[in-house]
Amino acid sequence: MPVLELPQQLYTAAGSRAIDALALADELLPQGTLMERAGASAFAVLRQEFPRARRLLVCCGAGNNGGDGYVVARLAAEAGLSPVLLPLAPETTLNGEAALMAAQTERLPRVRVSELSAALDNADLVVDALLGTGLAQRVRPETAAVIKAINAAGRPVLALDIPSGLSADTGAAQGVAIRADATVTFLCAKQGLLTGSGPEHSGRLWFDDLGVDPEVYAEVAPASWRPSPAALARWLPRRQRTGHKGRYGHVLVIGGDHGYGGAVVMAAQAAARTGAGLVSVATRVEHIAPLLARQPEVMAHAVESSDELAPLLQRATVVVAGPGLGQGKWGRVLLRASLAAQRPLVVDADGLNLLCDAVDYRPREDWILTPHPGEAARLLGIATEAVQADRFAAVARLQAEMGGTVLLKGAGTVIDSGRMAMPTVISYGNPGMGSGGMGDVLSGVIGGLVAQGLAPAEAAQAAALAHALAGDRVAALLGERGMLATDLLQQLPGVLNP
Ligand SMILES: NC(=O)C1=CN([C@@H]2O[C@H](COP(=O)(O)OP(=O)(O)OC[C@H]3O[C@@H](n4cnc5c(N)ncnc54)[C@H](O)[C@@H]3O)[C@@H](O)[C@H]2O)[C@@H](O)CC1
Ligand SMILES: [K+]
Repeated sequence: MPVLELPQQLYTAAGSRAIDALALADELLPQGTLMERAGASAFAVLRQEFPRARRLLVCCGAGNNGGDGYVVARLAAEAGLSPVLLPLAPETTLNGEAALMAAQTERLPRVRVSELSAALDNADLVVDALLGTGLAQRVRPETAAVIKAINAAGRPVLALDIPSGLSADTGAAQGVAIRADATVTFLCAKQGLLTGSGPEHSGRLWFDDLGVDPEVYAEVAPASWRPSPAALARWLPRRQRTGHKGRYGHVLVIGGDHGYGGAVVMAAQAAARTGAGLVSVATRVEHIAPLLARQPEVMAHAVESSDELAPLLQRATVVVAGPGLGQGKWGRVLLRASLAAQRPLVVDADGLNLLCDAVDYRPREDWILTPHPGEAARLLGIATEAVQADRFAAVARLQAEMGGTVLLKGAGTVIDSGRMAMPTVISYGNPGMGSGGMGDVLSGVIGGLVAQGLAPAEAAQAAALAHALAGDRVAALLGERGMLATDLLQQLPGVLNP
């Protein structure tokens, strides 16, 4: 039976092939065994996920992913279900193992692509075995047409290994990709399932290592990793019994130009809820009273000039610049002063926009940049779609050009610094978090963790994970729709005191 928990190590298609090759080099595991196990594992998931499905349309491509599909069809028939096969390629062109698996289904009914629409009407579940990790470049038109028809039919879909058309490397649809309700992935977790469009296309994820020897995995370096909630405990500093507020750092949040008062409130509250010893806000005078009314633990300062900001910077352990900062002169002056202050610096939102053209900077080690895809695109001078087409590449480029730690927001947040062994992907969080203020809370959490002594890269990873887990707690309590950024604040202490 497949194990539910995805491993923390994430691989690309090339890594998956390397694991596959090493497993096959082990004479105890011939290819047919792996394919048989993959099919059996997928069929077990099918029974669990779709217990009432009887009429299956199993769509098989020309490679080994198709081979897995033939196994599922055979097992379904043996179990008394009614599978119908849609072979995309003439079965005479299949290679070794896939051909063998197809031959074992010769008595099962088959339909042609021209009959797809009627076959979809008659199916209560589609098994997607069109393309797996062998997908190269954009999906070719004839396969794309099949994928589009399956997506348009609205039938439940179980994808084998990866939704066909999705890149295992980037999580971007290569032109078009299957939208599955569930995906069972084999041998290793592919990073593309967890970032970019991956979560949208994969549905509920299942994993099976097909019984491959754990030693095989030690020989193939993963491309990235996803921390489990247990990683938080390792990152978070122990709170000393004899500690006092001076020990846990002082976060200074800078922002809140005219009309943007809420962002600094949320960032400051988040820093406080993360366990910072002290939190100060430098903002426009009109935000002071509402801020104090909302969160009296925070110290609020009205600043108009860099001179007024200087003593606050002096006292800060870490600076969060950007929430509601605006892109006017006030924001420019305060951001320049923050850059000059020689303090670890979290730059978010308008802080990042100002770095695009209005404020000069040098690459630095001690900053954490937290762009969403649009802001990353602006910083890189490319289109947002180009960022999303390869989020790992975008983070690597931003990091190379700007230094420090880069955290690219959006489903499957990617984090990298020049010093990490590999990028980190956050595999928690939910679509309810796509609402105003979530980024402000995240920047406050990062600031709060740097204040408590975490190095920038660790703070960014731990904060992104804690933020996502807090969002999942809110979703469990309230549901995703209507979730507010401030709802996360209550959940942060629970997440951060594991
Ligand atoms: N080696 C093995 O025994 C195992 C393989 N496994 C399965 O095998 C898959 C990988 O198999 P393959 O390497 O044969 O590759 P795939 O089956 O993923 O795809 C290869 C086929 O897709 C076609 N193709 C490639 N790019 C295309 C494009 N842009 N548009 C349309 N068609 C395209 C190729 O012509 C080829 O026929 C895995 O995803 C997994 O499902 C699993 O069964 C585990 C064991
Ligand atoms: K597939």
